[in-house]
Amino acid sequence: MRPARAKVNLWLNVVGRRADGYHLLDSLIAFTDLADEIEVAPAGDLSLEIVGPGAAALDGDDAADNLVLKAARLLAGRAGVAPRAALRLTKRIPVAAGLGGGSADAAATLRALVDLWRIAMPEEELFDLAASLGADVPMCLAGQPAVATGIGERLAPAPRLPDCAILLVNPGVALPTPAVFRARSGDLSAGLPIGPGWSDLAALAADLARRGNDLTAAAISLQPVVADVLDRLRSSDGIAHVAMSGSGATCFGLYASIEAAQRAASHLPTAWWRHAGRLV
Ligand SMILES: C[C@@](CO)(OP(=O)(O)O)[C@H](O)COP(=O)(O)OP(=O)(O)OC[C@H]1O[C@@H](n2ccc(N)nc2=O)[C@H](O)[C@@H]1O
Ligand SMILES: Nc1ncnc2c1ncn2[C@@H]1O[C@H](COP(=O)(O)OP(=O)(O)O)[C@@H](O)[C@H]1O
Repeated sequence: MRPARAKVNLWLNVVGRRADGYHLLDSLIAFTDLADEIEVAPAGDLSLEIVGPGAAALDGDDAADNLVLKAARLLAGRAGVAPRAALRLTKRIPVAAGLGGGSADAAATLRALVDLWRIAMPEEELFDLAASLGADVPMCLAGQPAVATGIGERLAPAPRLPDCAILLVNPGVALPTPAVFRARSGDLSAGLPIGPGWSDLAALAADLARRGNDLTAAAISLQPVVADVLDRLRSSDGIAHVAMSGSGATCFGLYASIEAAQRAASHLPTAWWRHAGRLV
């Protein structure tokens, strides 16, 4: 079993535009203890079973479009092996939520199948393959806190993050990434230089507050409930920082302790999905 961890964009600045329309980003990525699971077993052909609390959210999708199967087919093609494996995805990360769940699943599938099929592929080639599956897949393959630039695929190790608890909250609305980028307006950010690191949670929170998430206004214009989520988190006891992750609609609060995050979670509307946990 391989965990496919949800990412959060602790900050996300849009700093430019590429000729093909993709946006150039500057984003601090961290991973959380919220994870899907990928299991692989030998089989005569390629199949995918999806189970778990988030499985229903993928019901309407064509299974062949699932990033897990796309990753498997792409890897087999590149390595010249027959795409034979029984894949099982336990889905817990909310879908189209700014937590990179599909990308995490694709990255975990690549790692699992490299082992199952005994493929000897240089890391660099595996990262190229990941980038062709989606802008977020290489960061999930790396799985470490990173500052992402380019369209999200250029990764530099992040300074060590201070210990903290995180509360993830999703109001139950899906926000497709392309729609949010299309709805973005306003100036590009300059992208601030990265300092030597953060001595504690207060220092991290002050830096995050200066940078923010440049997709927030666009997400709120499409799903106004995102503003309510941010307001509720902002008024919770012990809150150090509040922002939206990625293109939304999941927002997060940072707290000094898991107890504070759990207490804040207990005061939210029951209809909202939430997860109190840790950055890993
Ligand atoms: C915004 C971010 C921030 O981490 O995360 P999510 O909110 O999706 O989790 C990512 O850049 C999403 O990465 P990912 O979801 O892999 O994107 P892709 O599948 O490659 O692209 C989906 C679409 O988003 C837009 N897109 C994506 C990345 C980027 N840097 N600029 C863009 O303009 C493009 O319209 C593209 O067609
Ligand atoms: N394994 C997967 N898990 C989630 N979504 C997937 C998966 N495979 C394909 N998708 C498609 O990718 C889209 C983006 O999903 P996801 O990665 O969860 O969100 P985000 O890009 O906001 O982080 C979904 O709308 C879904 O149709």
